[in-house]
Amino acid sequence: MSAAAPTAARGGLRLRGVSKSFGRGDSQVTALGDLDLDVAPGEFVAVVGGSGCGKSTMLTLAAGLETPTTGSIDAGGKVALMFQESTLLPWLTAAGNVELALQLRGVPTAERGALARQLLGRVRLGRHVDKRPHEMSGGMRQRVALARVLAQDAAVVLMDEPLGALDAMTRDQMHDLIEEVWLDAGFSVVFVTHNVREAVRLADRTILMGARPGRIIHEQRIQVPRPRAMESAPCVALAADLTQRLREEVARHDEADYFEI
Ligand SMILES: Nc1ncnc2c1ncn2[C@@H]1O[C@H](COP(=O)(O)OP(=O)(O)OP(=O)(O)O)[C@@H](O)[C@H]1O
Repeated sequence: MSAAAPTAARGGLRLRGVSKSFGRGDSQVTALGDLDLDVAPGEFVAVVGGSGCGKSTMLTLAAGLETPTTGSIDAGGKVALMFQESTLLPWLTAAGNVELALQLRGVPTAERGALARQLLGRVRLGRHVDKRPHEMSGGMRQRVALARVLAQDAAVVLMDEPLGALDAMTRDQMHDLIEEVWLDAGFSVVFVTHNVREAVRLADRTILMGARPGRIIHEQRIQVPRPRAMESAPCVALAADLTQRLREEVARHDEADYFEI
């Protein structure tokens, strides 16, 4: 774990010999094959890999939404998910969406309103609690989604391209916010992204996945002190190395496809 590890680290995730196949016979797809992954309590792991290599499948399994074909998955506490789309209920305000998560967690009615406002304050939406999703920008909606994650009081947070639809400036702001919230809350994060620089900006460790079947082919501990600037020399150098490895992996499959044809 990095020197800037959260004070009250919790969560953790362990995948052992996890494989996942979809379909049967000729149409069977082995999305993941014999994957081992350990995420320490409070650790922030970023996952990159070519399209279709099984990143989302890994998160879906880790969240317990699908069962693995083989292997075991153990999460050290409650798991919350965050996606590229905020998946807010459109008829509820920002506060209403967060209150719903609090209700599902069993927080008493009388406490929900104040707690929802407090959580929205933590993601800098204190002045927008009464806005509905259509009245908010994409970045604001993702901040509500982050507040909803906090409302779930999860120990493991799985993020699937959560910033993929945002412009570069908003994305930068979200990096700062996600880092701040994570350091404060101490949960483990598995963060899937196509943006290599983002992975290096945020993670204690980056993981590169290869395809067919999906598996971990490289990992790198990121020891650049926080807070990091994506454009700083050490971040750029680490991102360049990861990009090169990703390119080689993607090219290997393109070539395989070519010869299969
Ligand atoms: N429910 C499903 N039924 C059949 N095949 C599936 C299913 N879910 C995923 N797959 C297949 O498993 C493989 C891995 O898919 P997955 O979505 O996990 O990849 P990914 O790395 O997240 O891709 P991307 O980066 O494009 O989002 C792909 O070949 C995909 O078509």
